[in-house]
Amino acid sequence: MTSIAVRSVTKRFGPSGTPPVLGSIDLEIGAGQFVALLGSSGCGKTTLLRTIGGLETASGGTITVDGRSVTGGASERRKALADVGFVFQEHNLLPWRTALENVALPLQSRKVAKATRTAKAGEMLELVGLSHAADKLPHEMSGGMRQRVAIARALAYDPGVLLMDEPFGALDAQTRDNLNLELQRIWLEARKTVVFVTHSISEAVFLADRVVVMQAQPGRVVADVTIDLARSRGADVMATPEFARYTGLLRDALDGHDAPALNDPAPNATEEKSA
Ligand SMILES: Nc1ncnc2c1ncn2[C@@H]1O[C@H](COP(=O)(O)OP(=O)(O)OP(=O)(O)O)[C@@H](O)[C@H]1O
Repeated sequence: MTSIAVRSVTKRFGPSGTPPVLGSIDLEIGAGQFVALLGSSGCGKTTLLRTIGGLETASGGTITVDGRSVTGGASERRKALADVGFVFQEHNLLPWRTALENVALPLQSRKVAKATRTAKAGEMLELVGLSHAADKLPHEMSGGMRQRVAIARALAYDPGVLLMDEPFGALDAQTRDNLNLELQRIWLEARKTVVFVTHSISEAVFLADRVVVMQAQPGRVVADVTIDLARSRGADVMATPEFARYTGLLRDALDGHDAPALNDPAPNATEEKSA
């Protein structure tokens, strides 16, 4: 089942005649799929993610989430976006609220009764491994813990789709690796559709079922690669030849060489490059 359908989407920030930031983007994402958006700085990854999530308005084309139009009328759009959660690089937690209260916040805005939202927030903190930190304020937690709280908050109202914009980009390498393992575990448990923006080739290969590579001017999809590595993936997968083959293939696509055809499996990569 299709979860997100992006059809001929364009985006320009100025009046017509301004060069578009997004050319014509077509992307279909299946329910429960983990898709990484990879590309160099300024190619339009964040703009695409924000347009899917209704934070930016598309200049042309259509987007649906679970069959509901994000680009159509207000009521349909509201319903579509009710099924979307966000995690940004900046956690945006309220500094005066505890971890539990921050996670419960989206439920409070949806008028969920206090006992129910506290129970659900507790469950989500447990999912991200932070039950012990429920009463901590954001400044009492590490950067990695704060991002895990942000993930728990995004999952609190059980959205089908999670849009993540470089959620671990500001963290040190070791914390980032640990959180990638954590995120995989959470995803395997919760099975959301995830769109994950990153600059990191290895992060994309480690996490994703599919890596969509973008290039700039205008932002466009130049490669779409299925990552056929068994789950659950451990850190040791990064030392395998298959992993290296995927990273090489994606590096070539980022450099503008040998863009692989849509959903080309990696084993063809070597032949393609030498063709
Ligand atoms: N609100 C805005 N107004 C005008 N231009 C914008 C706006 N937001 C983004 N842009 C431009 O759109 C282009 C794509 O930006 P975007 O942030 O989507 O790229 P990105 O691939 O996510 O980059 P990065 O990896 O550095 O975050 C850039 O040239 C940026 O300057």
